[in-house]
Amino acid sequence: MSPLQPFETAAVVFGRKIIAFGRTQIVQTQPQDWLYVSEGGATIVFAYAGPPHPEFDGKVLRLRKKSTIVDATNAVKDEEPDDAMVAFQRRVISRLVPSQHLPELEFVLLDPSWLNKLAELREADRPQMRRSKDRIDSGKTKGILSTDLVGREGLAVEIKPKWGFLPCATHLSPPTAHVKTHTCRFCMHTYSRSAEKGDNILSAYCPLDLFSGDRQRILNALHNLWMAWYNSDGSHNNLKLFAEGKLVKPSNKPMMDLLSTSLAAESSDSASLEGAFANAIIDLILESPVFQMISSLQQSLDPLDVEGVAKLYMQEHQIGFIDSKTSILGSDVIFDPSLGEWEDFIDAFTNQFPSWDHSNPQRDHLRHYLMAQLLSGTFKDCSVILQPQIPRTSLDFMGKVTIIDLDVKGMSRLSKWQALDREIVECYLGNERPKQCVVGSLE
Ligand SMILES: O=P(O)(O)O[C@@H]1[C@@H](OP(=O)(O)O)[C@H](OP(=O)(O)O)[C@H](O)[C@H](OP(=O)(O)O)[C@H]1OP(=O)(O)O
Ligand SMILES: Nc1ncnc2c1ncn2[C@@H]1O[C@H](COP(=O)(O)OP(=O)(O)OP(=O)(O)O)[C@@H](O)[C@H]1O
Repeated sequence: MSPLQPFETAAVVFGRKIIAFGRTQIVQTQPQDWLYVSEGGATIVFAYAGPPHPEFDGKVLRLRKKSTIVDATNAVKDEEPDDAMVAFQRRVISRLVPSQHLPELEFVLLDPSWLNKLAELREADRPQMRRSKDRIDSGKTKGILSTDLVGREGLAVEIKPKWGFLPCATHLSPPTAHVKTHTCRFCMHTYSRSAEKGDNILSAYCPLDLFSGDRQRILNALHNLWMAWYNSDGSHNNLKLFAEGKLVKPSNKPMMDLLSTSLAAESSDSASLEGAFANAIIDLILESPVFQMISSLQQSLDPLDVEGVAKLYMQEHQIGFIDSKTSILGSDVIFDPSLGEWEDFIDAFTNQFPSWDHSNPQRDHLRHYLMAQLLSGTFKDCSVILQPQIPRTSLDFMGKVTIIDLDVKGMSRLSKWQALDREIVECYLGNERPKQCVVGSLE
């Protein structure tokens, strides 16, 4: 079942004609008016570049993808009706994140033949790695129109920062407590990916550096993000660079020249570009409240760690011993919250939740702890788009910082996260030279 049910039914289909009762329809534009921007695991994004139009100017279209590989593990990806996603941002996320750091979202009615035409036109612009796995889901009736945050001029930098804190040891099991309180989840995950899947372009990026609030450490994080981006030819998902609205690939010389112009760099060799890149965004990162906001929401919504949440679940359901390979969380019996329940949760989170004794969680608070874990997961997986002002013409305005991909996660994620946590930690315990990740001191 979907985590959120659609709350508005806007379209009635009579044959091929859609009557939309005042709703925006994508067929008001031509598929060729939309240019490929980028994509993630679940969605693909196009920017409007057609004739002036009040509904579409300055907007991107975010569409769901569907897997072309028959694989049951993909089922969790196809879970949210898009109008409900818009409502989730308006009614839940916006109570935690100020609107100046969120894109505007609204839904748009789609059309299958229009989507197939767009897919055909833009397929060649997609990375081969993504093309082999999925395509635009032309069966969807709604997509999302959102503020275009990469635009068609200048530079935009997208960072997917991931987990910005170390868990507290209280609810961790003895074998995991030491490692999880010393090495951050991202660094352990990087290690386990490399050990298990042979990912040979290791990233030295540590989110705790980026979130530290310390100039030198942030510069170090930017250096490591840049190196992973450069060495993987832009395929690592923690950093994306857009020059004049186009995604830059390090191996593409004309694009690197464009990047050099957008950065006002001295030349387009890698060292000059890296220096100009760090220079362009370091003050914006330091001055903006966004990174601090993300890490503190991630942490305050996850006071028990997935291990503590699982223990509480077992107590509440009077489950005794289970073997270490079984994921107790996220079974089908945990139903997904409705939008109303999410709103009630935010009331509780902003009022009582901080004063609960998280070292002795109460069983009747289980549902709130499960929801908090989900919402923390949203902030652990979001991305940030920075649009620095280059050259800096105003002393008051350094640029814009916006958080994207704040999608709701469903309860079925919990078992995935519990299993992944165990897998990552077990693998990391085999590392003879474990890293010591250091939490910053912004607070
Ligand atoms: O579990 P993680 O930490 O690997 O995060 C997944 C991301 O992998 P990453 O580690 O960033 O490469 C993953 O990113 P990619 O698709 O690999 O770019 C997704 O963001 C996934 O969320 P969803 O299934 O699209 O809702 C993310 O899954 P959730 O953790 O949100 O379930
Ligand atoms: N408002 C926007 N303006 C410009 N580009 C955007 C916007 N929203 C998303 N994008 C681009 O589209 C990409 C995919 O969007 P998004 O991260 O929301 O997808 P996703 O499939 O949920 O990703 P993930 O797999 O990381 O969860 C982003 O990484 C970004 O490059």
